Amino acid sequence: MSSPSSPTTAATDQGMVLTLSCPNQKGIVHAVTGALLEVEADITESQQFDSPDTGTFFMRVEFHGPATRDQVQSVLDPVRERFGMELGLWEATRRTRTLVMCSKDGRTLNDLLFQQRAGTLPIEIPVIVSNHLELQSMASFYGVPFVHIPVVKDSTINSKEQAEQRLIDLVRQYEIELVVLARYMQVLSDDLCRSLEGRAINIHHSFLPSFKGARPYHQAHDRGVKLIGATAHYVTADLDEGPIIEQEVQRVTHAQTTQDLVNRGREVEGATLCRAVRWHAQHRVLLDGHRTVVFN
Ligand SMILES: Nc1nc2c(c(=O)[nH]1)N[C@@H](CN(C=O)c1ccc(C(=O)N[C@@H](CCC(=O)O)C(=O)O)cc1)CN2
Repeated sequence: MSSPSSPTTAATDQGMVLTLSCPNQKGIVHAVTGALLEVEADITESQQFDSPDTGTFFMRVEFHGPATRDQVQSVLDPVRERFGMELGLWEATRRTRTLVMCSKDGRTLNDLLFQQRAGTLPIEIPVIVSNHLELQSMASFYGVPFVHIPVVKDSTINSKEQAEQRLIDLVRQYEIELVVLARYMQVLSDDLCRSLEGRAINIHHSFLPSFKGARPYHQAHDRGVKLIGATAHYVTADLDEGPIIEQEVQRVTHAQTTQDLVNRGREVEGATLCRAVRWHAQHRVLLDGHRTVVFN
């Protein structure tokens, strides 16, 4: 039963989120809601999905009540074992500790910091990491520690390997639960992607699967597209092929230059990333193979 550390004897009256996935069969919803009824839980939101492609059943329940986390877990354990569930129990109001990575383009970083400060993103941002210095002043404006980790290709000083080790140290030091690539323009190694599986989100500035990799707006302009877009996805070793969480598109015309596309695209990149981060932090995104189930 995965869930972050928190007092297990506290009542769940501030709200809890239960997420689960298991092989689909009859009786799951009945068993889960019956167990929650045993501890007098009041269910405020419940969604479920039966994936026909993978035969997997997904469920997300929000509830509150007088029981402690331990009491809730104790009534759910038999249900988890009976159905072979992957099950998570989370505090609904707890903010996800998030490390943001950026390079030189600060638009999506600013959107994240502004929304976090405004209270519309249920995250904390204890530290920002960048391979450049351009965005240090933005971090200072928001009062967030900024760590410069340069990456020099094919070098023994500031190599990608050394940079990634420094990042891993920061993830441990700040007890990071989510890494967000906010236009971070370095490809993460396969090992790092594995260590961050399911907890690293990237914003790609195209309507994937079109135009993976670097300079997607240049690719889009060359292709003469009539739609551009942004895609927020989990990071995997396969560049820009991770499970998609959220997308948005913008109409464009033949008369617009590549820079026009860049400017139009920026309007949707930040909003798309913030929705994806919000839903992840609210435990609304579940992995269904290479796809996601989003209970938004
Ligand atoms: N392993 C992964 N790493 C990254 C992913 C990913 O999905 N898997 N997403 C990218 C973001 N990205 C597009 O959204 C992207 C960034 C950078 C590059 C790239 O070719 N970078 C060059 C260096 C460019 C520079 O120094 O300015 C490189 O790494 O050699 C492609 C796509 C983030 N990382």
